[in-house]
Amino acid sequence: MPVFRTLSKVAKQALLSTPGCSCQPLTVAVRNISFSPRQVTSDASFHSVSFSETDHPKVLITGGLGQLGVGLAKLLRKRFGKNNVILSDIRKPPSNVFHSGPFIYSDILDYKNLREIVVNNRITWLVHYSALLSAVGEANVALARSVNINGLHNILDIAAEHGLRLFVPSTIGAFGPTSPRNPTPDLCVQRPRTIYGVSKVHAELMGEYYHHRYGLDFRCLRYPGIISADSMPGGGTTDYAVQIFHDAIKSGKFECNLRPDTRLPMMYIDDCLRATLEVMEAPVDTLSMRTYNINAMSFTPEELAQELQKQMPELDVTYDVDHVRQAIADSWPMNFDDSNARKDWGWKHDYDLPELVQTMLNFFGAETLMARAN
Ligand SMILES: NC(=O)c1ccc[n+]([C@@H]2O[C@H](COP(=O)([O-])OP(=O)(O)OC[C@H]3O[C@@H](n4cnc5c(N)ncnc54)[C@H](O)[C@@H]3O)[C@@H](O)[C@H]2O)c1
Ligand SMILES: C[C@@H](O)[C@H](N)C(=O)O
Repeated sequence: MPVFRTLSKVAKQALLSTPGCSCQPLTVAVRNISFSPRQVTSDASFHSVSFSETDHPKVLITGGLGQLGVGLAKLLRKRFGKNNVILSDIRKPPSNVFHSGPFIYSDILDYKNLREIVVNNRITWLVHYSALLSAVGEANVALARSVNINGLHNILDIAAEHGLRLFVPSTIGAFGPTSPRNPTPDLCVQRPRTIYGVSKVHAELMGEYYHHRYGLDFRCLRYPGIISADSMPGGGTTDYAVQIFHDAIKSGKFECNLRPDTRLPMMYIDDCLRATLEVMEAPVDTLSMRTYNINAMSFTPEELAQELQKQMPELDVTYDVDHVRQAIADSWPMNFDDSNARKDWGWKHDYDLPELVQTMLNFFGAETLMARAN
């Protein structure tokens, strides 16, 4: 493989050019010469562009048209300026997204295209959101394996070659039935039973490996199920907790595909996006780890329905269990221990269940009023 041929050649040269260092570990030699895994000699001089500390980062978000990307772009653009944050995806953006800031086509399976985007736009931060989530992953394992694993390899190599700060989200789905589930700490057995979970454990381990081996500034948060009002989830096991609001407002009825007592960690999108910005901005010396659990609340479908029924007493919730999703949920954490994130870089959530429900209902209430007014 070219990567490893180049690696051994560069490492050999580094060892030979340092007198009396035959006992030096390979990793140190490699990191000291800023080697990157797919680097080709003819390109070497292009990889050393340095940015002053005061420059805003230039951010690329992959898979940016999913549930989380558009909101993250909005937050980062507010902080770093509209033109410093590029959204990308393989889908056609809706016109409001297209007109709200830079958008570019990027297929993460196309290494050269990705590299060209990073070079031409002088990208310094990469937020890698492209993925197939848990339920759609089980329905198309080959595609999930390709996007979530091969795609990640392209991202890691490009980030290492160009000295990028890289954020890759992981998930509660990176744990499995043999993990402690209540609570689930950062470090414990991880034997997920979905291709999604397996690919996320792979991403955590590969990112940490590239950090130790090549000095890649890899940062990773394990998100709980994320709840948002203005963007729809892309085929996960926690989707019911978003769908219930849409159906409650539209029809006053909701049929849940998980059992009423299925407890899962959840978070409102604003907390999730703020955590992502905070960990990306955290000084290196505050990060005792590179992969952190983050959490806000844990609830069951029944508890969520009861909280909604406080404001919509007529809401009718029934249950028709989807066995694939239920099996996945039954293998995931019930409560997430995020004490390391709170201790190291000051993570603190703002939304508990009552605030979440109120915020979601306010959003839909405002939308309904606007629709009536038009
Ligand atoms: N939403 C959640 O509840 C949640 C929870 C934990 C972790 N995460 C993680 O956060 C990230 C973003 O999640 P999301 O909910 O926005 O996902 P999503 O499914 O809504 O969006 C994923 C996006 O990836 C894009 N994509 C697919 N194949 C691609 C390819 N070959 N090249 C480029 N883009 C491609 C899709 O078009 C889609 O827009 C994912 O990595 C996910 O695993 C999400
Ligand atoms: C939890 C998360 O990774 C995603 N919402 C899913 O259910 O697949």
